[in-house]
Amino acid sequence: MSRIRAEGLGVSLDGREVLSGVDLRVRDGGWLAVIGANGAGKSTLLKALAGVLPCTGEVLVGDMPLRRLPPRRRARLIAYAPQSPALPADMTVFDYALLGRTPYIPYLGRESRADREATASVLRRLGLEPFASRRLGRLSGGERQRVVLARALVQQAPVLLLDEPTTALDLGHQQQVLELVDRLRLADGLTVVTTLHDLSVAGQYAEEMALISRGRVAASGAPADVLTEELIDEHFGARVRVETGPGGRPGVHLERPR
Ligand SMILES: Nc1ncnc2c1ncn2[C@@H]1O[C@H](COP(=O)(O)OP(=O)(O)OP(=O)(O)O)[C@@H](O)[C@H]1O
Repeated sequence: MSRIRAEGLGVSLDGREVLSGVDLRVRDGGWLAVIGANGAGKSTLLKALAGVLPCTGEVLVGDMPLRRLPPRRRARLIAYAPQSPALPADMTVFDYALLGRTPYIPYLGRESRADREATASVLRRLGLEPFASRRLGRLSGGERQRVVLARALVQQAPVLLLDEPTTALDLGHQQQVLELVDRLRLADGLTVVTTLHDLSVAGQYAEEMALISRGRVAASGAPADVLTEELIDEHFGARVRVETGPGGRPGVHLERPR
């Protein structure tokens, strides 16, 4: 069964249709990478799946329409890490990550010891323990990005939506973050949807891909079906060479025009 799916999803912003007729489904425990050129509508799609943007059509989590779920219930099902959220500069890393526990903390209640332990455990797994008491305004771009991911993981929701989770990260941290997400997916059955600009990285981790072009799904399927030289030329205007790597996963290499 699909864990999350979109049916005829449409979004208009400032009177302009930014997404239209988007149908997608991600199986329980799957990983869908959403790719596409700048401005194609990837972030908008993730926001619509997270329920933070008004849209037409339907987003279903399991069999439940997202719009019918009250906010706390929704937050227990879907965790969303935006691309570059505004962070309160004076808040500590630990307190910010702890916000991920909000849907589990009773109204007017305080976080439990288990909430604090869950938060500490995620910080440890992301190598952020040494930063726990550091204020957000005093972090590098890559550290900030990992803290945003930490908050989403602390939420322990079965669906994880990550908008460009690795853009500010060095190669080692990119690998650390994506491997962690994949381990959680395999161990806990998380369902992952992520936008990724690096097509080779997307092809390494995703089980399925959706290529968005001008607000519509232009191609979808296994990485090898979507990452083709023709589709990349047509939708990114880029000349590339695609080579099949281990496990049949495609690697995308830029080719200099002659
Ligand atoms: N709040 C807004 N009001 C009006 N138009 C918007 C708004 N946010 C985004 N857009 C437009 O919607 C389109 C899709 O934007 P979106 O951020 O989803 O693209 P994207 O595929 O994530 O791009 P990128 O790769 O550059 O991050 C773009 O043309 C963008 O200019």
